[in-house]
Amino acid sequence: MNNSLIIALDFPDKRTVVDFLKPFEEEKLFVKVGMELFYAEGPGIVQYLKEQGHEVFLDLKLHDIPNTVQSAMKSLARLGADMVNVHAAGGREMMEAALEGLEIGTAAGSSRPLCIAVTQLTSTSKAQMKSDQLISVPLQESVLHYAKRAQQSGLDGVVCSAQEVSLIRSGLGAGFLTVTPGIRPSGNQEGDQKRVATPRFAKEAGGSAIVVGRPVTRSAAPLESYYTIKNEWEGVLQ
Ligand SMILES: O=c1ccn([C@@H]2O[C@H](COP(=O)(O)O)[C@@H](O)[C@H]2O)c(=O)[nH]1
Repeated sequence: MNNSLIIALDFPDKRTVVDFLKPFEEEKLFVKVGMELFYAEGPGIVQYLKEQGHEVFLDLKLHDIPNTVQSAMKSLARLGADMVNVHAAGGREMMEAALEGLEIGTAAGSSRPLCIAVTQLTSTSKAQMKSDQLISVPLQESVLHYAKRAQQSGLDGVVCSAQEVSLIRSGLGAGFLTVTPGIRPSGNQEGDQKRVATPRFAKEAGGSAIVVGRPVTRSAAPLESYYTIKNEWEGVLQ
């Protein structure tokens, strides 16, 4: 998991995924299946990607009452994903229930998927957090608070922006995973992302993994863009 570059497969269907992955046939990737693809294709897409030898982060961001999340995680545990997630805003009881569901659902002899919690979405700015959620503490304080609750609930780490990684690492230790979307190599459009960082910034902050979508998936040369970002993330600057 550590040092991974996770490609967000934000595509409408399996056929588009297969086409996109063709140039990557030599690579064993870490990919992310989000709501768009999972809702279109169902569990079969996770199975397919695992059969191709890729690691899979199933990014469904569960957020519901504890009983529902526990049952849902029981089902997700059977799909073979390497990592799943919830929203920390669902609370400690919900996060504990998520973990219990995963443990119950994981087959004997297999290891349970990693479970991480979304703190504040990287598309949320401080002003939006205040107006939409009525949270008036600094954004970093809210992220750290959610990260602490996730750790107290037994989760393996959090989703946050690279801008909060050093704070979380110094507060909660290097063993607690920080998975960071909102990655934009310099010159790339931010789009709807508000708390962005370059791969190099994320690396220097000590993040566990970066999640990259559009800078690769919408690139005119996805394989080239992937390697450029990977090299920057791994510290091999060109
Ligand atoms: O806080 C979050 C949580 C999840 N995401 C997901 O990561 C990717 C980012 O895609 P880009 O195209 O690189 O912006 C996307 O699948 C999001 O659903 C996030 O961005 N922020």
